[in-house]
Amino acid sequence: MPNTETTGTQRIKRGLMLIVSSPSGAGKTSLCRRLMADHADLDLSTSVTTRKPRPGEQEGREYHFIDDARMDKLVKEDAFLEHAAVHDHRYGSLREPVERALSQGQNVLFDIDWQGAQRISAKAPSDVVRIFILPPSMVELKRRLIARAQDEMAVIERRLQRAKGEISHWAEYDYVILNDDFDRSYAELVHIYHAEVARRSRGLWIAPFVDELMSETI
Ligand SMILES: Nc1ncnc2c1ncn2[C@@H]1O[C@H](COP(=O)(O)OP(=O)(O)OP(=O)(O)O)[C@@H](O)[C@H]1O
Ligand SMILES: Nc1nc2c(ncn2[C@@H]2O[C@H](COP(=O)(O)O)[C@@H](O)[C@H]2O)c(=O)[nH]1
Repeated sequence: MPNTETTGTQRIKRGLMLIVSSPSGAGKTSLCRRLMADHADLDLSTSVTTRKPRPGEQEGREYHFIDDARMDKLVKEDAFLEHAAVHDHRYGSLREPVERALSQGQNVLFDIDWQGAQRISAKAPSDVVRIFILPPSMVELKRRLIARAQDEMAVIERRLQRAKGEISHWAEYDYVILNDDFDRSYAELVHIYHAEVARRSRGLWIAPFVDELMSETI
């Protein structure tokens, strides 16, 4: 999965898949949106879902909104890298756009739950970086879901009931960010992203570059 960084000399890198999970309302989508806006080398994996769009959500931007029959068809066609039932609906990460983005030199960001994180990690362990976002408290989690004002109270209650189940998977992730202050949490996310992109194992350019360096006469 080559990734091209063009600052000065061309440096070919192995693309990474950045997975961000959290209980509903902890702030992963807000953090991911800002990371996407600030990084041209990062593409979002736009999931498919059977959930209805929330006010303001647009087809193809937050999700591809489909019905159960279409979801069944895509599963049959093996169109998903992973798919799972989350909060009474079905969600899936499409294989083709992810593979295309990686082959074009992009890194790919996934806003998915712990089931999706497990499945993608099992398929490509060395290309995955997993980050779990924790809320500062359950009271604050509830406050954020209510303040977001996009789901009915019954939906919010069900998501809160499931929050502890999602949180129980925190130890399966490479990094954990406590999202209390948004700007501080975002800075932490950016540091993690930059460090992971710079990992020696992703630098496909390094070995040939060092060979060339060693062959130079002084
Ligand atoms: N650090 C923060 N402090 C206060 N409010 C925050 C913080 N981070 C996010 N929020 C707000 O909390 C609400 C929930 O955030 P967001 O939609 O990003 O959560 P989420 O984890 O993606 O939830 P879901 O899984 O339901 O999509 C939003 O209204 C967002 O603006
Ligand atoms: N396993 C997957 N989980 C996904 C995917 N897309 C989103 N999600 C997760 O679902 C919940 C609910 O999202 P919401 O937008 O309805 O609030 C959240 O945890 C998402 O991260 C996916 O493709 N696969």
